[in-house]
Amino acid sequence: MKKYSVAICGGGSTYTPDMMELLCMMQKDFPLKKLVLYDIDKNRQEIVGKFGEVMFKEYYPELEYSYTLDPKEAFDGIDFAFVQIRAGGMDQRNNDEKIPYEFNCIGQETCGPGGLSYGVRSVVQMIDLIKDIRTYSKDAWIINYSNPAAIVAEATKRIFPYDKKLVNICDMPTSVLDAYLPLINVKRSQIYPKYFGLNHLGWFTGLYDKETGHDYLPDLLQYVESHYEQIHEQFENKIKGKDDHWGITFLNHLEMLHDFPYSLPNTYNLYYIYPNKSLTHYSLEHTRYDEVINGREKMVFEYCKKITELGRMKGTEYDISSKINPNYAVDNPQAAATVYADNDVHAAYLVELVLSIINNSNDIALVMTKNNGICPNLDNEMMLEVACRIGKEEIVPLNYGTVPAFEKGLLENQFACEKLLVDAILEKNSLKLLQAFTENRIVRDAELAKKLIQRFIDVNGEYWPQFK
Ligand SMILES: NC(=O)c1ccc[n+]([C@@H]2O[C@H](COP(=O)([O-])OP(=O)(O)OC[C@H]3O[C@@H](n4cnc5c(N)ncnc54)[C@H](O)[C@@H]3O)[C@@H](O)[C@H]2O)c1
Ligand SMILES: O=P(O)(O)OC[C@H]1O[C@H](O[C@H]2[C@H](O)[C@@H](O)[C@@H](O)O[C@@H]2CO)[C@H](O)[C@@H](O)[C@@H]1O
Ligand SMILES: [Mn+2]
Repeated sequence: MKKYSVAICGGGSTYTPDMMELLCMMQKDFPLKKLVLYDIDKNRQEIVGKFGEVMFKEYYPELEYSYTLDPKEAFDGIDFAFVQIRAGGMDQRNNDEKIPYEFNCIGQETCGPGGLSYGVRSVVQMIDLIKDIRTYSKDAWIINYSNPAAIVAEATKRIFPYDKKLVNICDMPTSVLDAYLPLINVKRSQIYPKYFGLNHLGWFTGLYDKETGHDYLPDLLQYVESHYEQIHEQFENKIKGKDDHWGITFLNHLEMLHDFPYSLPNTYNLYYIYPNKSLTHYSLEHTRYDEVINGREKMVFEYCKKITELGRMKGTEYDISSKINPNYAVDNPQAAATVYADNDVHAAYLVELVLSIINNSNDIALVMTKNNGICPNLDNEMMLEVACRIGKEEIVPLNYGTVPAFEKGLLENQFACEKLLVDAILEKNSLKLLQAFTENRIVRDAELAKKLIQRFIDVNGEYWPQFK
């Protein structure tokens, strides 16, 4: 079987250790010749890089493993680039989330004004990164997680329109399925989805059994409705006394599903449909940034440093020998190392796509692709998150059909915002920047938009182009 060469961009990402452990477990299903981490922050990447040296020496000694800041060293002769960079790092995420709260507006990583600020930085850096990868590996698959994925997808559609092996993905829909399918005893590996939307604003409208074609979605919606109080209490008890971002999110999601019980929404829809409730989830003093920097980031880096200090994993509580199995079960997200329990779906979803590519199994998965009539009553230029067949040489979308007025209205508004932002970035056009912020359903007001833009210009410095 061919051995593949992989680069992980954002080697210092908190998701990279999980991804490396999963690649370690997958060595028979997805054998690697070379794995290289690439980052722009030497110290940050070194924490993860050194962990990888310990792990691969024990479980994957034949793997050519390294970490680097040099694009040529990272991207020369690769088959895959897994991209998970955070343009501007967590410091800028803090600004993205806190500055809107100065004006009593929702501050969020990828949605609303925070997402627009992040989007400007990401578009600039992702275009440069993809050009670097393509300089050294013309034919590698580039699978991007970097956010805000909707805005990155809109930009890469324009700059790399013919790049068939450049795909933007998101793990949120998978997480929604992992939260709800167990309620009706259905495994994610049993079904393929029908879904439509932009990234972080979408809806499941079908969950089809791969063998029988049965649609489980009506069963699920009916079950949730008939057991609503019980499930609500279950979700409530799970978060009692805890600062559980995702627990609170899924409780609010359940209430949104109860209000609109005809499809299964993405959790991010909450920011656009319940802005007042979403606003009070955080404050100027405390946003998701504070939880991540003191939670996942702290936990993951402590894990890496601990193993580096131990110099081994075998025979310790960190031993993953039992998980290195020849038959990776897509339905076993726990197969991903539980470096940080919440992360398991992130690595698992990416690997599921990779398996479909290398085996040309044309599995159906959600990725972002140009509309072009998939949803005939939505703008053809939209980068829709829809079900596609994932093949060795290209990704082929399934047709969807027309979408209802309520969802169409939300999507066309959000698309206008994201399109105008990418226009603004590529043209350095300050009027289009103002239009993008004002168009956004969470900002809405031009006076507020002007204040937000000025504050983001101040804090982003050279991360943002000079808008004229
Ligand atoms: N699409 C999804 O559903 C999804 C899911 C999870 C995370 N993400 C995204 O994945 C990214 C990583 O998340 P995280 O929390 O681990 O971030 P993180 O801040 O922990 O790590 C990001 C890494 O990227 C590096 N980096 C920044 N700019 C870079 C550049 N231009 N080139 C190379 N490296 C660069 C940083 O130095 C850092 O080491 C973020 O964009 C996050 O929003 C997306
Ligand atoms: O606030 P964060 O940094 O913990 O997570 C933001 C991301 O949330 C979604 O992804 C995953 C998340 O990465 C994972 O840790 C877990 O919490 O479940 C989430 C849903 O799978 C979202 O899809 C990403 O775009 C966000 O960046
Ligand atoms: Mn996402």
